[in-house]
Amino acid sequence: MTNKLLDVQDLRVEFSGKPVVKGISFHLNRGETFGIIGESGSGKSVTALALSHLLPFNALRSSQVFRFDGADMAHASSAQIDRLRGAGWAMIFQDPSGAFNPVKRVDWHMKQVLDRVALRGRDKRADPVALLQAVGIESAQRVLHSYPFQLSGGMLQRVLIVMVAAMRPKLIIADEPTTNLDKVIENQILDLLADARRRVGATVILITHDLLVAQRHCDRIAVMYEGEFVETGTAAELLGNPRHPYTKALLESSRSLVRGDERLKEVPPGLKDEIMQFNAHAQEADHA
Ligand SMILES: Nc1ncnc2c1ncn2[C@@H]1O[C@H](COP(=O)(O)OP(=O)(O)OP(=O)(O)O)[C@@H](O)[C@H]1O
Repeated sequence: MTNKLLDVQDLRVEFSGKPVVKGISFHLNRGETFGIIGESGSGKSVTALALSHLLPFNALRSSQVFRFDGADMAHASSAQIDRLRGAGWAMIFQDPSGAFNPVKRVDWHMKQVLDRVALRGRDKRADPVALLQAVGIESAQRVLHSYPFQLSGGMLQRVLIVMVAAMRPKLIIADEPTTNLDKVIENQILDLLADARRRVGATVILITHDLLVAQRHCDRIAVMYEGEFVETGTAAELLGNPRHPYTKALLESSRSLVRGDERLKEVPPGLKDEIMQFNAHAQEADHA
């Protein structure tokens, strides 16, 4: 078994001829947390959907290499992909309510997951109350008897993380799991995710727009800008010595957020020019 869980070379996604992921390449080492950061619309979610085989029908995906746990995913059958869902990879979304059927109570959702896990024969059927209590949810009975809309976004996200961890996936893809939550809840959710990763021994892709969140939780980080990974490195490298102008701007924006300023939502025109010049020089250097 190699240490590489995922190997992706030249991954591209386009919608009706418009490229939105433009040839990204990276790998994941087993057990690491890999961050993808970037501004809104840079292609982070589309990348996550491409990796988890959840792209909408109007998307066209291609790659030179797309291997997961030793298997060729680029040519995998839908039966193979279905088998790998849950045990292979699982997603945690920005809006957890999308992962729940609104007319079914939480206990129904947990039963679906735990039955599926039990069918795999790896575990005895776990007790949902114990699973929720183990992550500090004291009102587990009430939560289990609630409909998704009766729970707060933070509580629903906690339940989703518990369900995902129960599936014991090799890879957890968390796409901005704390959007719209306040800082205290955000930290609790991210700690819960880190704890789930450790218990299950999973590898994690954490998508975030916050470089400081990525610094705290990720071993390596890729900075995404307009469909490309413009810089990849360890958290220490990116924060200590950012090379790309967009990474520098993100870092400055994260620091100013700590001071209470607005976060970088749009790339100002001056920075756009600087980024284009930097990318052109980098391309020239690649071809030299
Ligand atoms: N179903 C779709 N059809 C057409 N274009 C799409 C579709 N889904 C996403 N896109 C486009 O792909 C681009 C990348 O979107 P994506 O959601 O991946 O950005 P993001 O970096 O995740 O942003 P955010 O941080 O706001 O979630 C955007 O221009 C978006 O409009």
